[in-house]
Amino acid sequence: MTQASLIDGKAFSADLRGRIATHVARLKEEHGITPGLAVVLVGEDPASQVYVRSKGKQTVEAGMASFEHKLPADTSEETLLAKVRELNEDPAVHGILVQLPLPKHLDSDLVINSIDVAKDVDGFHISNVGLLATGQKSLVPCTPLGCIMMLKAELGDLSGKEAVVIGRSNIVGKPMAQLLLAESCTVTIAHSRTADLAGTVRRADIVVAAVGRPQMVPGEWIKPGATVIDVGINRVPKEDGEGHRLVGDVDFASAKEVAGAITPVPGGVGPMTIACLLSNTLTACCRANGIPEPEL
Ligand SMILES: NC(=O)C1=CN([C@@H]2O[C@H](COP(=O)(O)OP(=O)(O)OC[C@H]3O[C@@H](n4cnc5c(N)ncnc54)[C@H](OP(=O)(O)O)[C@@H]3O)[C@@H](O)[C@H]2O)C=CC1
Ligand SMILES: Nc1nc(=O)c2c([nH]1)NC[C@@H]1CN(c3ccc(C(=O)N[C@@H](CCC(=O)O)C(=O)O)cc3)C=[N+]21
Repeated sequence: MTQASLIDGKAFSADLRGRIATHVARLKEEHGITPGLAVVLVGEDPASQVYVRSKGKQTVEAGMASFEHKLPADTSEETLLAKVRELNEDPAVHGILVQLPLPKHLDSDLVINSIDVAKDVDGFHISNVGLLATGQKSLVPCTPLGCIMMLKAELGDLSGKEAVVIGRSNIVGKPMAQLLLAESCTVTIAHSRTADLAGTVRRADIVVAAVGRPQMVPGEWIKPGATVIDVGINRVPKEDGEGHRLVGDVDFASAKEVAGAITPVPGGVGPMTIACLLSNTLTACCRANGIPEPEL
């Protein structure tokens, strides 16, 4: 069996960010507008801090304005909602992202739904969810958007393919399934109550794993030649006991012996997520100013 080809999310995202930067420069030149992204982080989760820093850096590298708002872990719901309201009203801000998960005392549905739909670059607002589900123009969640872009680049037309999404979260699994359905795949959503997960995954031409369980999908579940998209980001202790390393939800070593193509972790879906966040911010900025959206 030949080895799977690697879907290089790092290279793909660098390319996409380059195209975004070109459009951002043109927006500035021709319209005097700079797209702005505001990220709100509540609390001090170290993984979230790393992620927010990397987003801010890439936002600035693309020529956009980055606004970071760090609030203490004990921030009240009222204060957070006031912050979102302030960003909703700020004309320099075209995209707003509230980093999830929020501390337990905060109602994340309430907070997300208080974001201006037109600035909801995560695509998590109920209105954007409904627009996506009904096939109308919306802002599409970044992680699934990045996955679809890589799938189309790898496979071309996705219509008629059997796709299995493992995981049914609002931020990955459900919107992923909607996008695959919109591409005319035959979609199955598996989750923790799925009776025969191995048998379900074995049918799939496209497997998207978004579970949060390190290396839970073994190569023996993969149909030979299938395309495997690994969304999982799991921090596990290194074999030598020193520090941590990142692994996906798929057992990469065995899956790459069977799959046709596979995304690595790190360097797969993660970098594409951030590039799509920048793309959504550019889209939101163009829509806010009545400027045609670029084809990216
Ligand atoms: N690369 C990126 O950009 C991003 C990566 N992630 C990563 O993706 C992974 C998933 O994230 P997220 O969707 O937020 O996670 P959630 O914890 O919200 O959802 C996990 C899903 O997996 C299902 N599940 C759990 N155990 C099993 C099992 N044994 N068999 C089948 N299904 C199972 C759950 O089922 P049930 O509903 O029945 O409980 C649930 O639907 C995580 O590793 C996360 O870090 C997340 C966002 C972005
Ligand atoms: N409102 C909100 N929107 C999100 O999109 C969101 C969120 N909250 N909360 C957390 C998850 C997780 N997520 C990641 C994005 C990029 C990488 C990423 O770039 N990963 C690198 C590695 C980074 C590292 O080394 O730690 C990679 O896979 O190569 C990871 C994880 C977005 N999320």
